[in-house]
Amino acid sequence: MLITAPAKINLYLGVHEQTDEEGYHGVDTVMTTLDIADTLAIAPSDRLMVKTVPEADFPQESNSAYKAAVAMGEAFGREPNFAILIDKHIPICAGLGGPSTDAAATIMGICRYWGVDPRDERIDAVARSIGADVPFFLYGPPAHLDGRGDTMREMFRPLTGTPVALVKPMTGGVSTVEAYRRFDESPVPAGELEPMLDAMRAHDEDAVFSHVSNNLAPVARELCPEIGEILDWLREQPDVRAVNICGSGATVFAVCKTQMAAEKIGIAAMKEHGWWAQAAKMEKSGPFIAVG
Ligand SMILES: C[C@](O)(CO)[C@H](O)COP(=O)(O)OP(=O)(O)OC[C@H]1O[C@@H](n2ccc(N)nc2=O)[C@H](O)[C@@H]1O
Ligand SMILES: Nc1ncnc2c1ncn2[C@@H]1O[C@H](COP(=O)(O)OP(=O)(O)OP(=O)(O)O)[C@@H](O)[C@H]1O
Repeated sequence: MLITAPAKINLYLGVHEQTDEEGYHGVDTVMTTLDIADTLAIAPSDRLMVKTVPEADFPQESNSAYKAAVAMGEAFGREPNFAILIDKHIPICAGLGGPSTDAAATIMGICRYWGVDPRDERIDAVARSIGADVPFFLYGPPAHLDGRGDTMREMFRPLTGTPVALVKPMTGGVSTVEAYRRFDESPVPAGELEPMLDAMRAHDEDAVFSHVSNNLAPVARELCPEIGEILDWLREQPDVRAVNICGSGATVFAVCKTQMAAEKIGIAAMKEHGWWAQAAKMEKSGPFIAVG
């Protein structure tokens, strides 16, 4: 089985100062998927094994896909004996949700093999146990989530095809754990949520892109000053409708008027600054089974 596992961007991220008993922050977020994606090949095997291309510098047991398979096994009382090969295209520590979409894709694949309905309530619990972003990927379309950022509130009509330029420092990234820790030291108030929700409900693109907001952005800039340079540079580029940080960084996204503008920005970011860059488009869904 081959599964396409897309990245995400946060059109809105509002982190609240309050934390729950496990230290997780209250979060409101509006996310959409992109057409940049990892690919997972999943096949039955004599034991659980996860490999990535390029090869990961951490043990397979730490891989979100491995953890998702183990959690599925525990939830359904079965041996999750699958060989999972992940072709990585989504950069890590990038705020693009790579580990989370791989986990969601793994859950979907195992559901298909075991004949489990992905809407089974145990699936939502498995997804949340792996990470706050995982439930979003299981649902798919652009959505507003609250709680830890893991509770679905409302789904919206997709902004499919909208061009986006992604730019990040070539090396280094921002660890999500570190970003939230730093936020606690110097919290920033969240931007206004309601205008973004109204704009998404109305499918009013201009209004959506004028309310793009992320109150982890100051923390990400502080942890990685190059992010600030990228933000400032992207804001000066032609045909850009909105610029902000993906999740906790280190990727910065620019919503563009045309695909050509996104491509040109990507090329200039690589050639003139040596940054990692890629042109992408907004997608309509989360991970999907491409073959199998
Ligand atoms: C930054 C975002 O990507 C925005 O969508 C998410 O909030 C993070 O989602 P994620 O990577 O799936 O996060 P998890 O793997 O669940 O959590 C990583 C760490 O981030 C912090 N964390 C995460 C989510 C949240 N609502 N509050 C938190 O404080 C916790 O320290 C947690 O240990
Ligand atoms: N399937 C996976 N792909 C990539 N990294 C993984 C995977 N599973 C676990 N990891 C670990 O997760 C780390 C990155 O976690 P982090 O949450 O900071 O990343 P991220 O790419 O910014 O994702 P998110 O946008 O969900 O926060 C990697 O350094 C790696 O150790």
